[in-house]
Amino acid sequence: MSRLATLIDGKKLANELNEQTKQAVEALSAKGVQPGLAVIIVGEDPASQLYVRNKHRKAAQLGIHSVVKQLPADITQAELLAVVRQLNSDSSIHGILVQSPLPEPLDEHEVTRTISPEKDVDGFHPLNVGLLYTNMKLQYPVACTPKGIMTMLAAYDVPLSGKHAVVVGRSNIVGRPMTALLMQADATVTIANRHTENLKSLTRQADILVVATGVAHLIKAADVKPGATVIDVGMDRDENGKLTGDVDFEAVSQVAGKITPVPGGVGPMTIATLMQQTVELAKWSETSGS
Ligand SMILES: Nc1nc2c(c(=O)[nH]1)N[C@@H](CN(C=O)c1ccc(C(=O)N[C@@H](CCC(=O)O)C(=O)O)cc1)CN2
Repeated sequence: MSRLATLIDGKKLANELNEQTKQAVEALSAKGVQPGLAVIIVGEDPASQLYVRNKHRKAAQLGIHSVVKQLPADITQAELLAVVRQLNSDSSIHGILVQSPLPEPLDEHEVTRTISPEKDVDGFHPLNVGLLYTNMKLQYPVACTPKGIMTMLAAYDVPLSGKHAVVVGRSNIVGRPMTALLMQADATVTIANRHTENLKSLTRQADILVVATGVAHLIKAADVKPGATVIDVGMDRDENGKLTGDVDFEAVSQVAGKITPVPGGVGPMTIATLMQQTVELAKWSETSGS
């Protein structure tokens, strides 16, 4: 069956954004500043290892100084915090992130709070989350997946003001910051999760539907309003081990107006936005004189 919906091509948009970031890196380097990114990964989770490798490779391609701190799964909380503090005081590093999830029993929240807010390239520090939620007209980092989704919506001329956006998922990485960004764009936002009663009656009302639940193919064609824009943040495996999303792409493509694929949708934009934000943090550190 041929697709009716327009494909929101995250790979293509990510390539365009990366090209802009490369030029911004060159402009900064001409002023004697090379943006620096440090990624901390604890343990050997294969998916996390892949994402971190991709971040490191992309940063190097764009001319960003990139450091990966691979730490053992049995590292103590105190040792991990010491690595973060060392990076906080390293002037060659402008952005620090800790790959999520951390192995048990490490306390991810404490680690996030220990990253200097000026270097918090993931935008997860409570100070930056507070700035986002209070809609401060200041420069601050924002979680890369929702920020990348906003870039995608703008690139495909998706109207937001006055529209009903439904966000399914309330994680700190996607759902909560996504809600704040959509509110800033004057959308009417409903935030739900996989336990929400009558979930499908809500998703059917959405002009913009963002799904980040980790439940493969949760959203079917009947759960989507005809013509809606559907953003799939899922990174799931089907019964054959193939990467798939939270949305039944083939079926929903017959109903939606615009739709992101998995892979090749939100994922590449997350990494491109991380690179963009690393360069922004380097620029801001110059203007703030720190
Ligand atoms: N500290 C953070 N941890 C995590 C984040 C984050 O933003 N910050 N997000 C996710 C993982 N993630 C980035 O870290 C991420 C996941 C997936 C992709 C991606 O490009 N996916 C590809 C497919 C890759 C594959 O073949 O498996 C795609 O969608 O095309 C990028 C980044 C959780 N942790």
